[in-house]
Amino acid sequence: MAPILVLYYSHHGSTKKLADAIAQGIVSEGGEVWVRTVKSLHENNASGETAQSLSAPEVTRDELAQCSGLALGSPTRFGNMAAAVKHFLDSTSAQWIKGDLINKPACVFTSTSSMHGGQESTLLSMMVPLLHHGMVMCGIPYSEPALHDTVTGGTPYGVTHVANSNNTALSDHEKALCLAQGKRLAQLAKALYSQFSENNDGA
Ligand SMILES: Cc1cc2nc3c(=O)[nH]c(=O)nc-3n(C[C@H](O)[C@H](O)[C@H](O)COP(=O)(O)O)c2cc1C
Repeated sequence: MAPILVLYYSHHGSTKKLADAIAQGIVSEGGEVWVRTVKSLHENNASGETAQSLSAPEVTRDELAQCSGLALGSPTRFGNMAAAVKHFLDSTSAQWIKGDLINKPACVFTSTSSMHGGQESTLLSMMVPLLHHGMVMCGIPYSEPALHDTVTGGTPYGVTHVANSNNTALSDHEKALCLAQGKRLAQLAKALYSQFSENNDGA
């Protein structure tokens, strides 16, 4: 079974924190992981700011096609995903035509600066293209105690972080939900691979 792809864009590093914690959850479940980024659209930004996402390698088409599951992350931008993530998704027609992602599990995650700044709308909008790809969306069930207890990020639609204006660290509840999301994605990837993969030999 191929690794699970944790794919994100992060300008200031908060979405990257979620990506790294989800990857930890996948690995703790025995899954292999590719942590990758999409191309930044701000390479020539006159401000000279560095996109934090560039600390991970840029994803290749082959990795997207071959992955056994996908965690897709973006900062919230006006209640929606960042243009770099949408730009990447808009370039995946070849994988859609071939059906490379059909019956593979996916989850979505986001970071905002404010508590009610559009986390759910961002997550829901990120799910739509993945449903077109035939992916099986997976959120977080309320059997996770942190989903009840969090006073910062964390939604049943996917993990989130409230970074405030100073890129705060993940709260303990946000971290716990990232680990739970990663584990669940890895469990579903194994189950769906065993059920649907053409190459599955039953092992
Ligand atoms: C153009 C732009 C739009 C934004 N829109 C929102 C928003 O709608 N709601 C919100 O809470 N934060 C918004 N933010 C703040 C970012 O979502 C927040 O700083 C996030 O944690 C950045 O993630 P990153 O560190 O991974 O880049 C926006 C930031 C930018 C630059």
